[in-house]
Amino acid sequence: MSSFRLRIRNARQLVQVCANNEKAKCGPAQDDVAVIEDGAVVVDNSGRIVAVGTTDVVDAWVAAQPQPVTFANDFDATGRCVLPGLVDGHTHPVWSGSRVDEFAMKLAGATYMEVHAMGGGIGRTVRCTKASSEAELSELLTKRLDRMLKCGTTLAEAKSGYGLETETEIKMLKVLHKASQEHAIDLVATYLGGHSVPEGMTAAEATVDIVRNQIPAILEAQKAGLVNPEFIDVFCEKGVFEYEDTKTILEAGAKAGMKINFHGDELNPMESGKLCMCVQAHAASHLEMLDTANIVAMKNASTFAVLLPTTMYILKLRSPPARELIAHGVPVALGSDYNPNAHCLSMPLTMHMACCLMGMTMKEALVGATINAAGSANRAASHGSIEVGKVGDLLVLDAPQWEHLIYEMADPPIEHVIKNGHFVVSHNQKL
Ligand SMILES: N=CN[C@@H](CCC(=O)O)C(=O)O
Ligand SMILES: [Zn+2]
Repeated sequence: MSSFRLRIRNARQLVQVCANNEKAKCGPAQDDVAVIEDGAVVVDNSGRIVAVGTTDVVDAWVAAQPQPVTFANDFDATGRCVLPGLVDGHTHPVWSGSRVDEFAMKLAGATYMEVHAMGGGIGRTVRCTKASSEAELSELLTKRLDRMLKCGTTLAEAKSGYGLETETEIKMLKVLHKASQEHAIDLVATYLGGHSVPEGMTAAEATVDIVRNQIPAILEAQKAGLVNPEFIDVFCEKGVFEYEDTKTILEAGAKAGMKINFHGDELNPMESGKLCMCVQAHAASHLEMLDTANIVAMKNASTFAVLLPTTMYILKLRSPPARELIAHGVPVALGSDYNPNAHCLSMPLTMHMACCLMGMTMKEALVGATINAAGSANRAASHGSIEVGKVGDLLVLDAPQWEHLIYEMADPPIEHVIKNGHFVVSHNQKL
């Protein structure tokens, strides 16, 4: 007898996104998603996809198994759509305190940097986060991850960055490491000690502290199995860490074995494309102010662009050049940028905003929130599409075509969220 964890049959549309193991979709391919009409999929007991195709093809695969077959869960998706679990390419989910009053200040006309200069912004969240215990931060994080999961996210990149000194940065990375082992959502941790210049320090002094103290201490904690940051990040911005300091920090992180994924060109042009080339960045986020020369440089550096529509919306920034990035063949990923400034955990809403505010098509947005976001977090081999060998992370949509996931913006018709073949969220209970 062969037993499998899950079979889904008769899906009106099964949206694979990729059908040829692409590690990213760029240029015209970003506007193309693989869809199987009347689709089916089988997930084995290790949580991996072992068969996908039309229902007929998967039925034949089942019939060809040498032993009689059983399924712990055999789901009939008639009239429904099945998609890959969503991937959030950029989040800041570990923090305490509240900045709801700053939203009112911004509505009244204050800019992001003005709020920061008045003692709010990142500095305020740093003060609260330092004062919180690991247990408090874990509890807050778990609630946020639960909400993300309900919105369909099954993999998220997740940053530290509200410590800005060794002890609190390690505390945040520990909280992320624990959640990555305990929560259903898969996390890829990023060390962001260079998120802001700590009170009482210059950027140059903070750069020295990161390179000489924070990174070596994080490496020690990593060797002890307490933390596992795979990426290093810096907020490269005028008045924060500028080009040279950013480069110094990123290079030190790379030397310590971390891949590079930095915040660039959000409020001012910072030559982020040139920096991507220089440090061989894996990904760069925001990019609202990026010009053509820097787009070409990003393409030449094979760097993922991670665009964050919620932030441009809240801060009323100009749109990053999504169309030009795609036209130049840069793989565009999307992130919710969940943080106390942009309080959005939802990738369906993020995709909707990418379409309406950045001029992306729904297919480009879905690719941005699946395979390209997985690629930006170095998880394209395991996440971001429904293909044999990948994790059985799936969404079941109670809708006749997949585009309803984006079209229905704030309340998309996600009926089930499936992680590694297990049903982890079901929205179909009667009220
Ligand atoms: N721009 C820098 N960092 C975050 C905001 C963090 C905060 O305001 O707490 C971002 O990506 O939007
Ligand atoms: Zn960010």
